[in-house]
Amino acid sequence: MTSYIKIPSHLTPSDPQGSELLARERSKATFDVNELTLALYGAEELSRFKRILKILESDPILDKSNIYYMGRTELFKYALRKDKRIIQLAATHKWNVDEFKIASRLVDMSGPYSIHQSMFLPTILGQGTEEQKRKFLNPAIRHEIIGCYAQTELGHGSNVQGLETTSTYIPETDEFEIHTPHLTAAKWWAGGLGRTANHSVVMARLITNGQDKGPHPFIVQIRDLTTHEPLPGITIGDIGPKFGFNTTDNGFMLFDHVRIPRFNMLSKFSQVTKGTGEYKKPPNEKLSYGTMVFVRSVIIFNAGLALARAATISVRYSAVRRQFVDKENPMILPNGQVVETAVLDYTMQQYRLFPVIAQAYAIYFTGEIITNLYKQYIDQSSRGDFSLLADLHASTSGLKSLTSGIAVDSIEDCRRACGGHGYSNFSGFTRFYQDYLPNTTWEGDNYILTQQTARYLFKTYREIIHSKQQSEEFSLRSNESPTIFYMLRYLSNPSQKCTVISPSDFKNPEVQLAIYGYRAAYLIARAVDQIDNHKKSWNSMLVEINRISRAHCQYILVHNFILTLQPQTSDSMNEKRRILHNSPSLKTVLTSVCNLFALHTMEKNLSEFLESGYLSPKQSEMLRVQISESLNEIRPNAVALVDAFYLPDYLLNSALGRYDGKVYETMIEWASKEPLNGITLDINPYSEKLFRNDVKAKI
Ligand SMILES: CCCCC/C=C\C/C=C\C/C=C\CCC(=O)SCCNC(=O)CCNC(=O)[C@H](O)C(C)(C)COP(=O)(O)OP(=O)(O)OC[C@H]1O[C@@H](n2cnc3c(N)ncnc32)[C@H](O)[C@@H]1OP(=O)(O)O
Ligand SMILES: Cc1cc2nc3c(=O)[nH]c(=O)nc-3n(C[C@H](O)[C@H](O)[C@H](O)COP(=O)(O)OP(=O)(O)OC[C@H]3O[C@@H](n4cnc5c(N)ncnc54)[C@H](O)[C@@H]3O)c2cc1C
Repeated sequence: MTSYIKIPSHLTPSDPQGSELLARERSKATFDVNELTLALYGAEELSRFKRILKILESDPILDKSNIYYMGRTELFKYALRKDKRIIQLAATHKWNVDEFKIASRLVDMSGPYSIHQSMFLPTILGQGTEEQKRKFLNPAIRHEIIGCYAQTELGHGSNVQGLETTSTYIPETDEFEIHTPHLTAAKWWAGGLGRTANHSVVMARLITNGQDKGPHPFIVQIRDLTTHEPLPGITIGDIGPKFGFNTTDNGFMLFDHVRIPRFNMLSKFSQVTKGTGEYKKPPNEKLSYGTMVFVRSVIIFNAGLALARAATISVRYSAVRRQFVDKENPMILPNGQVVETAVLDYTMQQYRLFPVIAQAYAIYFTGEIITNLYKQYIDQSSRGDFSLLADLHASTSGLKSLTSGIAVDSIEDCRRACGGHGYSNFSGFTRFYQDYLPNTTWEGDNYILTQQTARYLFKTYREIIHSKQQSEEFSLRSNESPTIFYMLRYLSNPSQKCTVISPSDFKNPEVQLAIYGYRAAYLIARAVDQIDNHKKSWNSMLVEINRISRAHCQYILVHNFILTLQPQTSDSMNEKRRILHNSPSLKTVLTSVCNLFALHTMEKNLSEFLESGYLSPKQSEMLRVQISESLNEIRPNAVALVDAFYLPDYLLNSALGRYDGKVYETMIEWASKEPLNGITLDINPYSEKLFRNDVKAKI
């Protein structure tokens, strides 16, 4: 990478150096960072991660040093080149799907092939018959065909039932005819569609024998495999510049009576019979929405990673950044010199940043649990058992909404906590934040999805209150279902009160769960009463409904964190949990983190805990005292806790969050490479020339 300005090499940052400050922080940790990293990744995944990182870091095509200076077209070309490179490396090194995912995560840039991997392949895998997999999945895995997922339309996204594109069965030729009846039916937003994909999953209304059977997935070839031009009857383009995600070519597409073979309707769950056009219903109406459930589960896990990344940059930088001298507690070097205080030592900074560390851990653990639940569902559904689907859909909907919302807010909080430098691209926040943002919208707008969760909760609550005779059955189910557990507990005494009498009582996990459970059940009971007995409309309840989903999902996050830290029978413990449970120091530090997550989240939503009368104003004061205590507990471990995420500099690409703390050296070095510095302007306002030269002599 070219430098345009020569920076005097004798200058170094004033003492103490960033590396020294981070080393001091690391020496204060009360636990072994490597051990926590192992407990998060597991030995096998960690060694794969390191092996793949080494390959990527040394590959010139995947070098990231230039990307902060690129415009959209240049960035897009870079993204296409790196997508191709990862596929080539995967072939060379024989990476499996998990290794491919690790590489994509580390390279960290959405690209023209991203949706091929994240949605096209999973849709065929989940919805295709064995024959269809042979025809489409195998070549797609080999990248002989590249696909996208075209569901959303110009006029409809959230309302899948409202999609307008039609796929009409033509018995005479045994084909479907895909058609765009109105402008609002134009497919819009599909990633990779704009310039790249030659195939698409198209969600279209299945019409057979004059009957509309609602949206179903079809595989449509959209571009010629030789010329790469759109096929006859299909109009395609890129939708233009976006808020972020500009390294992916999101596209639009119009169909003019395009014919595809009947075979191309993904038919694992529902089918149309040759000739008669008879429709065979799926065993569950919503199985064609399966890809969304899968991607929502991935979004939950990814939210934890995004939070870990934001926390890593801002916590490390806050340990290096120094402002003012805290006169009551000055920072003194070993040589006795008083220096400015690291901003991490200001309690306000701790209150802003440590909860983000806690959110990252909380969501990481729930992400793992949801991933396992999804695997369990896939396993059971392969045997025709879809009983987990409703629960999985409700939890993934609410948790996708809550966790991606937390991540977006916290990335921005972390960016701001880096002061002015947080606004520079060199912070590593700009594209990271912009590209993360659509997680709150895609795969279901976050407000829409909470309705799905609340609906499920209301149903469960109604079942409990209307089936008193079955209370024994529910008691049994409450051992497995935390939702039923908190509802039954509430119903056993709706006017119960919180038992906290001193701040440290808030550290008791039983107390935390009782508080969260009561608040969720209280809100649900009140809403069900409003709807069932006071005939309130669904629309009039939407604000409450959003609150309820959030309350329930916060309960789930706290519950799962506590569960992760509780001793489990050794046979049910996997390797990662075993590491955690065999280390008292890890358990101690993670317990502080868990407490901070539970209590800080409670404080942020305090009005809901108070209005039920379960928590008193006096107790809320104690809560604040305990939060302050938790922040103090975490302070010596703050840097070590983010180090344990093991997010390499290659991924962070941040001058502020570097592992070695060389913030200032990197800022000035990267600034010297700004291409604008290579241009001498012609500033005479009456001259038409803009530059005196194109590029200054390179240094
Ligand atoms: C390999 C690496 C992977 C990496 C992936 C990583 C990150 C992400 C990467 C990529 C993402 C990139 C791009 C994004 C792509 C997209 O955005 S694709 C488009 C996504 N679109 C949506 O998500 C649309 C959102 N809308 C909906 O899902 C539905 O319209 C709705 C809001 C759920 C409402 O549906 P509707 O059919 O009207 O149903 P209704 O509310 O009436 O409910 C009827 C019953 O059906 C149940 N249900 C609804 N959805 C599902 C589902 N998905 N699964 C199971 N069940 C479902 C619902 O609960 C109702 O049940 P009842 O028992 O009747 O109560
Ligand atoms: C970067 C990006 C990539 C994408 N990639 C793809 C892709 O590859 N394939 C694909 O098919 N789609 C893709 N999408 C589309 C995405 O899935 C939709 O934008 C998303 O589902 C939201 O739908 P919408 O745009 O119709 O929003 P709308 O539903 O129009 O939402 C507008 C507003 O109305 C509110 N609202 C709507 N209905 C209700 C209601 N019933 N109750 C209360 N409030 C309501 C919403 O909360 C929101 O605030 C992508 C989107 C983005 C931003």
